[in-house]
Amino acid sequence: MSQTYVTGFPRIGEKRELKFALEEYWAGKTDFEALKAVAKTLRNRHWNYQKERHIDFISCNDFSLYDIMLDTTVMLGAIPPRFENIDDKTDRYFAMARGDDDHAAMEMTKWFNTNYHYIVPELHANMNFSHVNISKIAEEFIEAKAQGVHPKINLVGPLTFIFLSNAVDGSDLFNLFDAVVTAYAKVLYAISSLGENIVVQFDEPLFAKTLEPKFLSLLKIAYERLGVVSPNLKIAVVTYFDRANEAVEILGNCPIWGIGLDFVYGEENLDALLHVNGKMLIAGVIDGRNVWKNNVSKTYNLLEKISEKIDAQQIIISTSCSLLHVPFSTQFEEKLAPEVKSRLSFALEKLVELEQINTLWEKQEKPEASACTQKAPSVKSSAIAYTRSSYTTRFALQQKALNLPLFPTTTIGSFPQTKETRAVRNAFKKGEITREAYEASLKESIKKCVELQEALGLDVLVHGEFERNDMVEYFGELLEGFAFSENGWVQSYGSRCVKPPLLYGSVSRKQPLSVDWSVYAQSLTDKPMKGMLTGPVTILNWSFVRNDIPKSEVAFEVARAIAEEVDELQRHDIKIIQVDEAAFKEGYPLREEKIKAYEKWAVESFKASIGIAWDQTQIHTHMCYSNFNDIIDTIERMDADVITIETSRSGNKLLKVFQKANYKAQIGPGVYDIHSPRVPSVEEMSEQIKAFLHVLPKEQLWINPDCGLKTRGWSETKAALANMIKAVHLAR
Ligand code: MET
Ligand SMILES: [Zn+2]
Repeated sequence: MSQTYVTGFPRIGEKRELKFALEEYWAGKTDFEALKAVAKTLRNRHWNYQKERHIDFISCNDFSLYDIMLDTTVMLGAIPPRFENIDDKTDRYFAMARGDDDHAAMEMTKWFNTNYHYIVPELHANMNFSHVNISKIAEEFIEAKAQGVHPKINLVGPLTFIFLSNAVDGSDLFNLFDAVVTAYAKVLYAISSLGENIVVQFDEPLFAKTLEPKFLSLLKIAYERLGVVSPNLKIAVVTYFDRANEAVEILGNCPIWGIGLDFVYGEENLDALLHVNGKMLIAGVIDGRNVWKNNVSKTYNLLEKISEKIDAQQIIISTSCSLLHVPFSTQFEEKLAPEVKSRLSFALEKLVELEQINTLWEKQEKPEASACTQKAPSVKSSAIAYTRSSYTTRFALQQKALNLPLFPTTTIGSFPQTKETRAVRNAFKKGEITREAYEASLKESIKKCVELQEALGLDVLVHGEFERNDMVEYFGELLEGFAFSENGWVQSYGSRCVKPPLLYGSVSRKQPLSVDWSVYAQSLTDKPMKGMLTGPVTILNWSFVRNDIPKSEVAFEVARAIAEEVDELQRHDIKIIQVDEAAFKEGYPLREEKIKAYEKWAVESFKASIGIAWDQTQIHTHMCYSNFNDIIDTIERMDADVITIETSRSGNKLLKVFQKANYKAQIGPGVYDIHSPRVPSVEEMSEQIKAFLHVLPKEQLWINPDCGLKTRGWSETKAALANMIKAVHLAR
């Protein structure tokens, strides 16, 4: 009898009930009891869904009111001292997550290569973890039992926890290793009194990364110890998002019950199976990260390959990772075209897929290979010529065409999106106002925005992006090949959810995407108007992308569509075009050996999107992060004329890498941080400019905010840009 396993389940609720309950509670409209009641209803419902599909291993403690890393911090008693003055536990928990009047929130960052954000633990050398606390776990465990589910208990593993933490005192966090493992041992001991025969799942996705050997030796020490805390416990260590071959060699010799591996994003794990050593293999074969229906025959073949190396009795059929990363269910989609909907599988549908493959596997009933689905004609990279001359040649031509002053000033694209802007857009989408009325209102916003930029004295203007809901969705809606779900929400952090576009088909451009707005904006001014597009890599990284053809082919289709837009813009006399690659870095693989292949298609598809630009058309790109250390050569190969980046918080420290690499093109390092409403002073920005000039030749420097201004208010935006311009005049 083979069994089924779900690594973890989404918690936000099929109608985002948790989101709304949290937001009402935060707004003071309901009390904590009301929030707890919603949370309990959701957990019960989610367990039920899994029970109905006869899942053998169902989790508890995969639920959270905000984030599992934050819950782990609380479980280990690792409350940062700066929050200790908050007595009420709930207030403290949410203050850590979101900040309050007296406390800045803890840092938040992306969980591996996903769009889920966790709260980064703040550790320091003297932490003793003496107050471990399993009350949340116990409560959920007992609740599940009452519902007839004997749940496994999910914990973030100790190595992943330490590695993802920040040392606030700059100490080496690995000095805390012993104390942390001791705390986990106490947690396990406490758990062992909850009942008989409890499976504890330790999530250790850290081991899907390329790591130094020291981590592997610590892995051994940790699980040799945690594996023997109680005979009452079955310890499973699960990894996901990529292969974890090195870890398997270690874990195979640890006194644990099971090892979880991702065979969807780490098929190389097949080579590690020799080392599983008679333990249970939690075989992640149902894709937990993407939304397309499982290819049953492919999955069956995979199980066959696994069973060549491992006794069938040892195999537990699982999701490749927690289902947290996919939306809840396709059953709420009423407007999707049948050809799209029929190809989708969200969390609930994946439970059915688990049950289905398990039944086939049990009966050893090999499914027919599915008929080869019709493939889109593939656009090879070579089909899109890159004809731009060398940077030096382009620079001279662009100088002549644009005649920009020293330290040209610009913005990243968006200007404040007020309630009114959004209200008009929504009214148009709902058919409440006519297209004419909507476009007139957009033109009004663009006009005001252009006038403001002229009054401020910026050199390169933008139209303000008032037509956009989001930088990917906007383009997706105009391109062929994309679909949009009504309810495909995925938790991004806390109560925040995103609804990624579904890139399901062959991508093409049947109409202009931005030309009208840019041309209208340009008609209002003699200053150059910057056309504003989103690049292919970012479009892919922020969508659910079809997986029946290689990602690189999809990227080239998107690139071709963007290139057509670039061409049309330049033919309409738009002399500067920015192709944003905000999510370029996010797509980097966890494994070093896979980076080259990613960089290859990412750079080539970006170049394919701009390759059509004439030499005198100046191409900008924008990236929202600052650490370019490892990727500076790759950035260089993208061959943009100007790159704007987010370095406002580090002076010139992060720019040094551009100097070291002898980077030739122009850079706009972001003189102020747009993530805060604070208006930086002229002096502050003058200091920043001076710091930049310590490392960059003056001809290379642009002056701009560090990202788009859409989340800011108008008054702070005007004040900050005015100060920025003053600082630039002083520097000139
Ligand atoms: C997240 S990067 C944003 C770039 C976009 N052009 C904007 O200004 O909003
Ligand atoms: Zn940005």
